[in-house]
Amino acid sequence: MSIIELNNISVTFKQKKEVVKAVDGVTLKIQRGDIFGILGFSGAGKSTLVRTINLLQKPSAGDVVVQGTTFVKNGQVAISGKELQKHRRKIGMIFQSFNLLNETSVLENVAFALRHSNLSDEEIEEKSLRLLELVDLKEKADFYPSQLSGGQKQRVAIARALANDPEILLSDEATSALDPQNTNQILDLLKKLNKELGLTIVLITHQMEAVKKIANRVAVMEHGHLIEEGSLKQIFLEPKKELTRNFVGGSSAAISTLNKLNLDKLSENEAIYQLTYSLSNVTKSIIIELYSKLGVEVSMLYGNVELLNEEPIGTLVVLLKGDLEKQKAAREFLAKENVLVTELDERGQVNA
Ligand SMILES: Nc1ncnc2c1ncn2[C@@H]1O[C@H](COP(=O)(O)OP(=O)(O)OP(=O)(O)O)[C@@H](O)[C@H]1O
Repeated sequence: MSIIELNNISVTFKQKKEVVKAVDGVTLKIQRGDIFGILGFSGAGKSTLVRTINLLQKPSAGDVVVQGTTFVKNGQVAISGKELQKHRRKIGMIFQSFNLLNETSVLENVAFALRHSNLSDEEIEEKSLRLLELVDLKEKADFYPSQLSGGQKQRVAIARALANDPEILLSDEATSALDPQNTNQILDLLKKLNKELGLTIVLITHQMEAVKKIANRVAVMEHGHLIEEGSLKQIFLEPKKELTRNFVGGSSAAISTLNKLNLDKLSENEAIYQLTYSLSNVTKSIIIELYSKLGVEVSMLYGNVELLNEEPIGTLVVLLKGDLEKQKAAREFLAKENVLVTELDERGQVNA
C-alpha cells in the first residue's frame, strides 16, 4: 500500500473575481521509502499540492489518504481536528525560509516541537540533543539562529521536523535559498535520513540537480497539472514532455561551461547537442562512429559521468559540423544507440 495517495486532487483559489486553479486533477501515489521529487517552475502548483498531504491546504476536490488514513474524501475533510493533529505530527515539513524561532536557541527550537509530547523536560532536552547530533549540529545547541549559516539553519529545521519521529518528510524548496555546497550537504543529509530511518521524502523543487542527486521517482508539474511521472532514469533518459526535456537538457554545469566558452553564433552547418545516455546501454564509441561512418565532425565542449541511483549516466555536449542531411543522420544514429539528444543554443539553452 502507498504511504501517500492523492486521488484526483484539485485546489481552487478565489480572489475577488478571479478564480485560480492552482492544482487540477492530480493523482499521485508515493511508496514508503521513496524520495519522490516534484519538479516544476514557480507557480506550477507544487507547494499547493504538497500542502494537501498534511491538510495545510484543503483540496477543493479529490481524496487524500496518508498512511492508510483518509484525510479527505471527495473534497470533504473526513477526519476530526484532534485526529488530524495526531497524524500531522507524523508528517515533518521543511521550507525554503527555515521558519525558525529567532529569539530562542537552536536546542529550544528543536525542543519546541516536543512540547505536546509526554516526555519530561529532561527527556525533551536529551532527545533534542540526539536530533541535533543526527544532523551534525550538536555543538551549536546553545547558538541562536542568527549565528548560523543557511545550511546550518536548515539542519536545525530538519532536526525539528524529525522531533516526533515522522515517517514522512515534506521538503518545500528546502535547498533553493542555499549555495551549491550547502545544497549538497542538505541533500546528502536527506538521503542519509531516508536510508537510515526509512523516511519517505517528498521533495518539491525547481532544481533538476536536486532531484538528480537523491530522488528515485519524479513527477513534473506544469500549470497545476501533473504532466509526467516516472523513475529518475525514465525522466532523465526518456523524457516525453517538452518541459521535462528542458529540465533534463542544458544541465547547469554544461550551461556554465558553454557560457565560459563564449562561442560565436553557430553557422548553418553547425549544431550543439547535449547527449545523455546510460553507460550500461551505450557501449560503442559513438563519437568515433559519428565521424567514421557519417562523416560528421565532432568537437567536445563538455563531458561528465554521474551516478543516478547508482547507475552511471553520461552527459556530453558536442558541436557537430556537417550539412543538414548529415546532422539528421547523426541524430537518427544517436537515437538508435539509446542516446537522448537535446539541441542547445550556443549559451546552453534548450532549442525548442
Ligand atoms: N493562498 C493563495 N491564494 C491565491 N492564489 C494562490 C494561493 N497560493 C497559491 N496560489 C496560486 O496558485 C498557483 C500555484 O502556486 P504554488 O505556490 O503552489 O506553486 P509552486 O509550483 O509551488 O511555485 P513556488 O515555488 O513559486 O511556490 C500560483 O498561481 C499561485 O499564485
